[in-house]
Amino acid sequence: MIPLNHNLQRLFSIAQKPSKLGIGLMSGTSLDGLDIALCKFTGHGLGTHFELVQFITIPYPDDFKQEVQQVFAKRNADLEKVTLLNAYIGSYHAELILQAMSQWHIEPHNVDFIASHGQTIYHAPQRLHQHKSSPNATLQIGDGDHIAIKTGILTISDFRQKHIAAGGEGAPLALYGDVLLGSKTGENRVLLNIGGIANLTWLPGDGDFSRVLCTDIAPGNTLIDAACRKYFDKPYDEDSAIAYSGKVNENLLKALLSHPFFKEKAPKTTGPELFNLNMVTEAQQQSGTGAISNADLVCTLSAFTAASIAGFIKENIAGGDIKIFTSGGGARNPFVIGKLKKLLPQAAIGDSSALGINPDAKEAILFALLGNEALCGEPISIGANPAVLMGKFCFPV
Ligand SMILES: Nc1ncnc2c1ncn2[C@@H]1O[C@H](COP(=O)(O)OP(=O)(O)OP(=O)(O)O)[C@@H](O)[C@H]1O
Ligand SMILES: CC(=O)N[C@H]1[C@@H]2OC[C@@H](O2)[C@@H](O)[C@@H]1O[C@H](C)C(=O)O
Repeated sequence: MIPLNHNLQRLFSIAQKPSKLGIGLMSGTSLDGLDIALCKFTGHGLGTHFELVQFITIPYPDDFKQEVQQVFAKRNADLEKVTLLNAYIGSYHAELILQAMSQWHIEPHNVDFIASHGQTIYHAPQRLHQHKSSPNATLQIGDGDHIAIKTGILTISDFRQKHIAAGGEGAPLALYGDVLLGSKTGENRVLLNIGGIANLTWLPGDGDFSRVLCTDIAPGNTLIDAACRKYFDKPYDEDSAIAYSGKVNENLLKALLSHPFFKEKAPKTTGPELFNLNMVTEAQQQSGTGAISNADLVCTLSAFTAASIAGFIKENIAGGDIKIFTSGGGARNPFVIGKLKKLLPQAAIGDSSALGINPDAKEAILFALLGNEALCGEPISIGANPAVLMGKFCFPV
Protein backbone atom coordinates (compact mmCIF):
# COMPACT_ATOMS: atom_id res chain seq x y z
CA MET A 1 0.00 0.00 0.00
CA ILE A 2 1.30 3.50 -0.80
CA PRO A 3 1.82 5.35 2.52
CA LEU A 4 -0.16 8.52 3.14
CA ASN A 5 1.84 11.77 3.18
CA HIS A 6 2.38 12.36 6.89
CA ASN A 7 0.86 15.86 6.68
CA LEU A 8 -2.37 14.24 5.52
CA GLN A 9 -2.17 11.70 8.33
CA ARG A 10 -1.76 14.50 10.84
CA LEU A 11 -4.61 16.45 9.21
CA PHE A 12 -6.83 13.40 9.46
CA SER A 13 -6.05 12.90 13.14
CA ILE A 14 -6.63 16.59 13.98
CA ALA A 15 -9.96 16.54 12.13
CA GLN A 16 -11.06 13.54 14.19
CA LYS A 17 -10.20 15.03 17.59
CA PRO A 18 -13.40 15.58 19.62
CA SER A 19 -12.04 18.84 20.97
CA LYS A 20 -9.72 21.21 19.11
CA LEU A 21 -7.71 24.25 20.06
CA GLY A 22 -7.59 26.75 17.20
CA ILE A 23 -6.27 30.27 16.70
CA GLY A 24 -8.37 32.66 14.59
CA LEU A 25 -6.73 35.72 13.05
CA MET A 26 -8.35 38.85 11.71
CA SER A 27 -6.70 41.92 10.30
CA GLY A 28 -9.43 44.19 9.07
CA THR A 29 -9.90 47.23 6.91
CA SER A 30 -9.12 49.59 9.82
CA LEU A 31 -5.51 48.33 9.81
CA ASP A 32 -5.32 48.88 13.57
CA GLY A 33 -3.69 45.59 14.46
CA LEU A 34 -3.89 41.81 14.38
CA ASP A 35 -6.74 40.23 16.36
CA ILE A 36 -5.70 36.83 17.72
CA ALA A 37 -8.31 34.56 19.34
CA LEU A 38 -7.43 31.23 20.89
CA CYS A 39 -10.60 29.13 20.91
CA LYS A 40 -11.54 25.67 22.04
CA PHE A 41 -14.11 23.90 19.88
CA THR A 42 -16.14 20.78 20.34
CA GLY A 43 -18.53 19.59 17.66
CA HIS A 44 -19.28 21.34 14.40
CA GLY A 45 -22.13 23.01 12.52
CA LEU A 46 -25.20 23.71 14.64
CA GLY A 47 -23.67 21.49 17.33
CA THR A 48 -20.62 23.75 17.73
CA HIS A 49 -19.58 24.69 21.26
CA PHE A 50 -16.80 27.19 21.59
CA GLU A 51 -14.91 28.81 24.38
CA LEU A 52 -12.72 31.89 23.94
CA VAL A 53 -9.63 30.84 25.86
CA GLN A 54 -7.48 33.92 25.15
CA PHE A 55 -7.75 37.03 23.04
CA ILE A 56 -5.37 39.84 22.17
CA THR A 57 -5.13 42.60 19.60
CA ILE A 58 -1.51 43.39 18.81
CA PRO A 59 -1.40 46.93 17.40
CA TYR A 60 0.48 47.46 14.17
CA PRO A 61 3.43 49.85 14.28
CA ASP A 62 3.04 52.99 12.15
CA ASP A 63 5.70 51.94 9.61
CA PHE A 64 3.81 48.67 8.95
CA LYS A 65 0.53 50.57 8.48
CA GLN A 66 2.23 52.98 6.07
CA GLU A 67 3.65 50.11 4.00
CA VAL A 68 0.22 48.47 3.67
CA GLN A 69 -1.53 51.82 3.03
CA GLN A 70 0.62 52.18 -0.11
CA VAL A 71 -1.26 49.35 -1.80
CA PHE A 72 -4.45 49.13 0.27
CA ALA A 73 -7.64 49.69 -1.78
CA LYS A 74 -5.55 51.28 -4.57
CA ARG A 75 -6.45 50.63 -8.20
CA ASN A 76 -2.85 51.17 -9.16
CA ALA A 77 -0.20 49.70 -6.92
CA ASP A 78 3.43 48.66 -7.13
CA LEU A 79 3.35 44.94 -7.96
CA GLU A 80 6.72 44.31 -6.36
CA LYS A 81 5.43 45.87 -3.13
CA VAL A 82 2.34 43.61 -3.21
CA THR A 83 4.52 40.54 -3.77
CA LEU A 84 6.88 41.43 -0.95
CA LEU A 85 4.03 42.24 1.40
CA ASN A 86 2.35 38.89 0.70
CA ALA A 87 5.37 37.08 2.11
CA TYR A 88 6.16 39.68 4.75
CA ILE A 89 2.65 39.86 6.26
CA GLY A 90 2.49 36.03 6.49
CA SER A 91 5.82 35.93 8.25
CA TYR A 92 5.00 38.95 10.47
CA HIS A 93 1.63 37.51 11.50
CA ALA A 94 3.46 34.29 12.48
CA GLU A 95 5.79 36.34 14.72
CA LEU A 96 2.81 38.01 16.38
CA ILE A 97 1.15 34.62 16.96
CA LEU A 98 4.33 33.28 18.56
CA GLN A 99 4.49 36.40 20.72
CA ALA A 100 0.86 35.94 21.85
CA MET A 101 1.38 32.22 22.57
CA SER A 102 4.43 32.98 24.64
CA GLN A 103 2.40 35.51 26.70
CA TRP A 104 -0.31 32.89 27.18
CA HIS A 105 2.23 30.15 28.05
CA ILE A 106 0.90 27.98 25.22
CA GLU A 107 3.26 25.80 23.20
CA PRO A 108 2.75 25.45 19.42
CA HIS A 109 2.35 21.67 19.71
CA ASN A 110 -0.75 22.25 21.89
CA VAL A 111 -2.52 24.20 19.14
CA ASP A 112 -4.29 22.14 16.48
CA PHE A 113 -4.74 24.78 13.82
CA ILE A 114 -4.49 28.44 12.87
CA ALA A 115 -7.21 30.01 10.72
CA SER A 116 -5.88 33.13 9.03
CA HIS A 117 -7.90 35.77 7.21
CA GLY A 118 -4.87 37.62 5.87
CA GLN A 119 -5.01 41.30 4.95
CA THR A 120 -7.56 42.42 2.39
CA ILE A 121 -5.83 44.77 0.00
CA TYR A 122 -8.54 44.99 -2.67
CA HIS A 123 -12.18 43.98 -2.72
CA ALA A 124 -13.82 44.13 -6.13
CA PRO A 125 -17.31 42.75 -6.53
CA GLN A 126 -18.59 43.07 -10.10
CA ARG A 127 -20.64 46.14 -9.15
CA LEU A 128 -17.35 47.91 -8.41
CA HIS A 129 -15.12 46.66 -11.22
CA GLN A 130 -17.89 46.58 -13.87
CA HIS A 131 -16.11 44.08 -16.13
CA LYS A 132 -18.92 41.83 -17.28
CA SER A 133 -16.56 39.02 -18.26
CA SER A 134 -14.79 38.91 -14.87
CA PRO A 135 -16.32 37.42 -11.76
CA ASN A 136 -16.50 38.99 -8.32
CA ALA A 137 -12.97 39.25 -6.95
CA THR A 138 -11.15 39.95 -3.72
CA LEU A 139 -7.54 39.72 -2.61
CA GLN A 140 -6.19 38.89 0.83
CA ILE A 141 -2.43 38.71 1.27
CA GLY A 142 -0.19 37.29 4.02
CA ASP A 143 0.53 33.81 2.76
CA GLY A 144 -0.50 30.90 5.00
CA ASP A 145 2.58 28.79 4.26
CA HIS A 146 4.75 31.37 6.02
CA ILE A 147 2.54 31.11 9.09
CA ALA A 148 2.57 27.29 9.01
CA ILE A 149 6.34 27.00 8.60
CA LYS A 150 7.23 29.65 11.16
CA THR A 151 4.81 28.48 13.86
CA GLY A 152 4.90 24.74 13.07
CA ILE A 153 1.07 24.75 13.20
CA LEU A 154 -1.34 23.57 10.49
CA THR A 155 -2.70 26.77 8.95
CA ILE A 156 -5.95 27.25 7.05
CA SER A 157 -6.05 30.45 5.02
CA ASP A 158 -7.54 32.37 2.11
CA PHE A 159 -11.16 31.70 3.04
CA ARG A 160 -12.86 34.09 0.67
CA GLN A 161 -11.90 32.59 -2.71
CA LYS A 162 -14.11 29.50 -2.36
CA HIS A 163 -17.11 31.71 -1.55
CA ILE A 164 -16.55 33.65 -4.76
CA ALA A 165 -15.91 30.53 -6.83
CA ALA A 166 -19.25 29.20 -5.60
CA GLY A 167 -21.13 32.35 -6.65
CA GLY A 168 -20.75 34.69 -3.66
CA GLU A 169 -18.96 38.02 -3.29
CA GLY A 170 -16.37 36.61 -0.86
CA ALA A 171 -18.01 38.41 2.08
CA PRO A 172 -19.51 38.80 4.56
CA LEU A 173 -18.47 35.41 5.87
CA ALA A 174 -19.90 36.42 9.28
CA LEU A 175 -23.06 34.71 8.07
CA TYR A 176 -21.72 31.24 8.77
CA GLY A 177 -20.53 32.04 12.31
CA ASP A 178 -23.54 34.16 13.22
CA VAL A 179 -26.02 31.46 12.28
CA LEU A 180 -24.11 28.85 14.31
CA LEU A 181 -23.38 30.99 17.37
CA GLY A 182 -26.03 33.70 17.35
CA SER A 183 -29.44 32.31 16.40
CA LYS A 184 -32.14 31.73 18.96
CA THR A 185 -35.64 30.51 18.20
CA GLY A 186 -38.20 33.03 19.46
CA GLU A 187 -35.87 36.02 19.24
CA ASN A 188 -35.50 38.32 16.23
CA ARG A 189 -31.83 39.17 16.27
CA VAL A 190 -29.50 41.42 14.32
CA LEU A 191 -25.76 40.87 14.77
CA LEU A 192 -24.24 44.18 13.72
CA ASN A 193 -20.48 44.45 13.26
CA ILE A 194 -19.14 48.00 12.95
CA GLY A 195 -15.59 47.59 11.66
CA GLY A 196 -14.11 49.57 8.78
CA ILE A 197 -17.27 48.58 6.94
CA ALA A 198 -20.49 47.80 8.81
CA ASN A 199 -22.20 44.50 8.16
CA LEU A 200 -25.08 42.67 9.73
CA THR A 201 -26.71 39.30 9.97
CA TRP A 202 -30.49 39.21 10.39
CA LEU A 203 -31.56 36.08 12.24
CA PRO A 204 -35.37 35.87 12.34
CA GLY A 205 -36.75 34.21 15.46
CA ASP A 206 -38.75 31.63 13.51
CA GLY A 207 -35.50 29.77 12.83
CA ASP A 208 -36.17 29.82 9.06
CA PHE A 209 -32.68 29.80 7.53
CA SER A 210 -34.06 30.79 4.14
CA ARG A 211 -34.90 34.24 5.58
CA VAL A 212 -31.49 34.87 7.12
CA LEU A 213 -29.79 37.87 5.54
CA CYS A 214 -26.12 38.76 5.86
CA THR A 215 -24.72 41.76 4.04
CA ASP A 216 -22.41 44.73 4.18
CA ILE A 217 -24.62 47.74 4.74
CA ALA A 218 -22.61 50.90 5.06
CA PRO A 219 -19.29 52.45 5.90
CA GLY A 220 -18.49 51.72 9.53
CA ASN A 221 -15.37 53.48 10.78
CA THR A 222 -13.53 53.79 7.48
CA LEU A 223 -14.53 57.38 6.60
CA ILE A 224 -14.32 58.61 10.20
CA ASP A 225 -10.82 57.12 10.50
CA ALA A 226 -9.70 58.53 7.13
CA ALA A 227 -10.85 62.05 8.08
CA CYS A 228 -9.17 61.76 11.50
CA ARG A 229 -5.91 60.69 9.85
CA LYS A 230 -6.03 63.44 7.23
CA TYR A 231 -7.24 66.41 9.29
CA PHE A 232 -6.28 65.58 12.90
CA ASP A 233 -3.26 63.29 12.51
CA LYS A 234 -5.06 60.75 14.69
CA PRO A 235 -5.81 57.11 13.79
CA TYR A 236 -9.46 57.40 14.92
CA ASP A 237 -11.91 59.55 16.87
CA GLU A 238 -11.33 58.17 20.35
CA ASP A 239 -14.56 58.16 22.37
CA SER A 240 -16.06 60.45 19.67
CA ALA A 241 -14.29 63.48 21.13
CA ILE A 242 -14.07 65.17 17.70
CA ALA A 243 -17.62 64.26 16.64
CA TYR A 244 -19.02 65.75 19.87
CA SER A 245 -17.09 68.97 19.25
CA GLY A 246 -18.71 69.47 15.84
CA LYS A 247 -22.21 69.52 14.41
CA VAL A 248 -23.92 67.52 11.70
CA ASN A 249 -24.13 69.22 8.31
CA GLU A 250 -27.56 68.03 7.18
CA ASN A 251 -27.01 68.91 3.50
CA LEU A 252 -23.83 66.88 3.30
CA LEU A 253 -25.43 64.01 5.23
CA LYS A 254 -28.31 63.95 2.73
CA ALA A 255 -25.88 63.91 -0.19
CA LEU A 256 -23.86 61.06 1.35
CA LEU A 257 -27.00 59.03 1.98
CA SER A 258 -28.03 59.40 -1.67
CA HIS A 259 -25.08 57.24 -2.80
CA PRO A 260 -26.35 54.54 -5.22
CA PHE A 261 -24.84 51.75 -3.06
CA PHE A 262 -27.70 52.19 -0.59
CA LYS A 263 -30.32 51.48 -3.27
CA GLU A 264 -28.68 48.24 -4.38
CA LYS A 265 -30.31 45.02 -3.33
CA ALA A 266 -28.77 43.05 -0.45
CA PRO A 267 -26.76 40.92 -0.01
CA LYS A 268 -23.98 43.19 -1.24
CA THR A 269 -20.43 43.95 -0.22
CA THR A 270 -18.22 46.96 -0.29
CA GLY A 271 -15.00 48.45 1.06
CA PRO A 272 -12.79 51.54 1.14
CA GLU A 273 -12.44 51.13 -2.65
CA LEU A 274 -15.90 52.79 -2.78
CA PHE A 275 -16.26 54.53 0.59
CA ASN A 276 -13.24 56.83 0.74
CA LEU A 277 -12.53 60.55 1.04
CA ASN A 278 -12.92 61.06 -2.74
CA MET A 279 -16.51 59.92 -2.41
CA VAL A 280 -16.95 62.44 0.43
CA THR A 281 -15.43 65.25 -1.67
CA GLU A 282 -17.87 64.44 -4.48
CA ALA A 283 -20.78 64.58 -2.04
CA GLN A 284 -19.46 67.92 -0.73
CA GLN A 285 -19.31 69.32 -4.27
CA GLN A 286 -22.76 68.00 -5.09
CA SER A 287 -24.28 69.54 -1.96
CA GLY A 288 -22.31 72.79 -2.05
CA THR A 289 -20.82 72.06 1.39
CA GLY A 290 -17.15 72.34 0.52
CA ALA A 291 -16.28 74.75 3.31
CA ILE A 292 -17.19 73.00 6.54
CA SER A 293 -14.92 72.72 9.56
CA ASN A 294 -12.91 69.55 10.07
CA ALA A 295 -14.81 68.77 13.29
CA ASP A 296 -18.17 69.18 11.51
CA LEU A 297 -16.89 66.83 8.82
CA VAL A 298 -15.99 64.08 11.34
CA CYS A 299 -19.32 64.66 13.12
CA THR A 300 -21.25 64.40 9.82
CA LEU A 301 -19.35 61.24 8.79
CA SER A 302 -20.16 59.69 12.18
CA ALA A 303 -23.83 60.61 11.72
CA PHE A 304 -23.61 59.10 8.21
CA THR A 305 -22.44 55.77 9.64
CA ALA A 306 -25.35 55.68 12.11
CA ALA A 307 -27.98 56.89 9.62
CA SER A 308 -26.98 54.46 6.89
CA ILE A 309 -27.06 51.50 9.34
CA ALA A 310 -30.43 52.57 10.77
CA GLY A 311 -31.84 53.22 7.28
CA PHE A 312 -30.95 49.71 6.17
CA ILE A 313 -32.49 48.12 9.25
CA LYS A 314 -35.73 50.14 8.90
CA GLU A 315 -36.12 49.32 5.22
CA ASN A 316 -35.13 45.67 5.25
CA ILE A 317 -35.91 44.21 8.64
CA ALA A 318 -39.56 44.08 9.56
CA GLY A 319 -40.99 44.57 13.04
CA GLY A 320 -39.86 46.65 15.99
CA ASP A 321 -39.17 43.81 18.42
CA ILE A 322 -35.59 43.24 17.34
CA LYS A 323 -32.53 42.83 19.48
CA ILE A 324 -29.35 44.29 18.03
CA PHE A 325 -26.00 42.92 19.23
CA THR A 326 -23.09 45.14 18.24
CA SER A 327 -19.43 44.22 17.79
CA GLY A 328 -16.29 45.62 16.17
CA GLY A 329 -14.40 48.78 17.15
CA GLY A 330 -17.33 50.99 16.09
CA ALA A 331 -19.37 49.55 18.95
CA ARG A 332 -17.06 51.63 21.18
CA ASN A 333 -17.88 54.87 19.32
CA PRO A 334 -20.43 56.51 21.66
CA PHE A 335 -21.58 59.12 19.11
CA VAL A 336 -22.45 56.45 16.52
CA ILE A 337 -24.15 54.15 19.03
CA GLY A 338 -26.05 57.08 20.63
CA LYS A 339 -27.40 58.17 17.22
CA LEU A 340 -28.30 54.60 16.35
CA LYS A 341 -30.35 54.30 19.54
CA LYS A 342 -32.20 57.54 18.69
CA LEU A 343 -32.90 56.42 15.13
CA LEU A 344 -34.09 52.94 16.15
CA PRO A 345 -36.04 53.62 19.36
CA GLN A 346 -37.91 50.32 19.30
CA ALA A 347 -34.87 48.09 19.01
CA ALA A 348 -32.98 46.85 22.05
CA ILE A 349 -29.32 47.65 21.38
CA GLY A 350 -26.47 46.11 23.38
CA ASP A 351 -23.16 44.51 22.50
CA SER A 352 -22.45 40.89 21.60
CA SER A 353 -21.09 40.02 25.05
CA ALA A 354 -24.73 39.27 25.96
CA LEU A 355 -24.35 36.30 23.57
CA GLY A 356 -21.11 35.21 25.20
CA ILE A 357 -19.12 36.70 22.31
CA ASN A 358 -16.42 39.26 23.12
CA PRO A 359 -17.32 42.14 20.73
CA ASP A 360 -13.68 42.91 19.88
CA ALA A 361 -12.86 39.26 19.24
CA LYS A 362 -15.94 38.36 17.18
CA GLU A 363 -14.33 38.35 13.74
CA ALA A 364 -11.21 36.47 14.92
CA ILE A 365 -13.53 33.91 16.55
CA LEU A 366 -15.38 33.68 13.22
CA PHE A 367 -12.22 32.64 11.39
CA ALA A 368 -11.33 30.10 14.09
CA LEU A 369 -14.83 28.70 13.69
CA LEU A 370 -14.51 28.59 9.89
CA GLY A 371 -11.22 26.70 10.43
CA ASN A 372 -13.01 24.20 12.65
CA GLU A 373 -15.69 23.78 9.97
CA ALA A 374 -13.03 23.31 7.27
CA LEU A 375 -11.61 20.45 9.34
CA CYS A 376 -14.75 18.63 10.40
CA GLY A 377 -17.90 20.45 9.26
CA GLU A 378 -20.37 19.98 6.45
CA PRO A 379 -21.57 22.65 4.04
CA ILE A 380 -24.69 24.36 5.38
CA SER A 381 -27.44 25.83 3.19
CA ILE A 382 -28.51 29.26 4.33
CA GLY A 383 -30.85 30.90 1.84
CA ALA A 384 -29.16 31.53 -1.49
CA ASN A 385 -25.69 31.75 0.06
CA PRO A 386 -22.98 29.41 -1.18
CA ALA A 387 -23.07 26.17 0.85
CA VAL A 388 -19.32 25.66 1.06
CA LEU A 389 -16.52 24.85 3.46
CA MET A 390 -13.82 27.42 2.97
CA GLY A 391 -10.06 27.72 3.42
CA LYS A 392 -6.84 26.29 2.01
CA PHE A 393 -4.62 23.97 4.02
CA CYS A 394 -1.01 24.99 4.53
CA PHE A 395 1.19 22.36 6.16
CA PRO A 396 4.05 23.12 8.52
CA VAL A 397 6.57 20.79 6.83
N1 LIG B 1 -12.90 54.15 21.90
C1 LIG B 1 -13.24 54.27 20.62
N2 LIG B 1 -13.90 55.37 20.19
C2 LIG B 1 -14.24 55.51 18.89
N3 LIG B 1 -13.95 54.62 17.94
C3 LIG B 1 -13.28 53.51 18.30
C4 LIG B 1 -12.89 53.27 19.65
N4 LIG B 1 -12.24 52.08 19.69
C5 LIG B 1 -12.22 51.60 18.42
N5 LIG B 1 -12.83 52.46 17.58
C6 LIG B 1 -12.98 52.33 16.12
O1 LIG B 1 -12.83 50.97 15.76
C7 LIG B 1 -11.84 50.83 14.73
C8 LIG B 1 -11.25 49.45 14.79
O2 LIG B 1 -12.32 48.56 14.57
P1 LIG B 1 -12.14 47.03 14.19
O3 LIG B 1 -10.92 46.53 14.87
O4 LIG B 1 -13.44 46.37 14.42
O5 LIG B 1 -11.88 47.17 12.67
P2 LIG B 1 -11.49 46.09 11.59
O6 LIG B 1 -11.40 44.73 12.20
O7 LIG B 1 -10.32 46.62 10.89
O8 LIG B 1 -12.72 46.22 10.65
P3 LIG B 1 -13.41 45.29 9.53
O9 LIG B 1 -14.52 44.59 10.26
O10 LIG B 1 -13.90 46.29 8.56
O11 LIG B 1 -12.43 44.39 8.94
C9 LIG B 1 -10.90 51.99 14.95
O12 LIG B 1 -10.19 52.29 13.78
C10 LIG B 1 -11.90 53.08 15.36
O13 LIG B 1 -12.49 53.66 14.24
C1 LIG C 1 -13.33 41.73 1.78
C2 LIG C 1 -13.25 41.97 3.23
O1 LIG C 1 -12.20 41.85 3.84
N1 LIG C 1 -14.39 42.31 3.84
C3 LIG C 1 -14.49 42.50 5.27
C4 LIG C 1 -14.64 43.99 5.56
O2 LIG C 1 -14.74 44.20 6.96
C5 LIG C 1 -16.12 44.22 7.31
C6 LIG C 1 -16.80 43.88 6.03
O3 LIG C 1 -15.90 44.43 5.08
C7 LIG C 1 -16.92 42.35 5.83
O4 LIG C 1 -17.65 42.12 4.65
C8 LIG C 1 -15.61 41.64 5.74
O5 LIG C 1 -15.15 40.99 6.90
C9 LIG C 1 -15.92 40.20 7.76
C10 LIG C 1 -15.03 39.48 8.71
C11 LIG C 1 -16.82 39.18 7.06
O6 LIG C 1 -16.49 38.64 6.00
O7 LIG C 1 -17.86 38.88 7.65
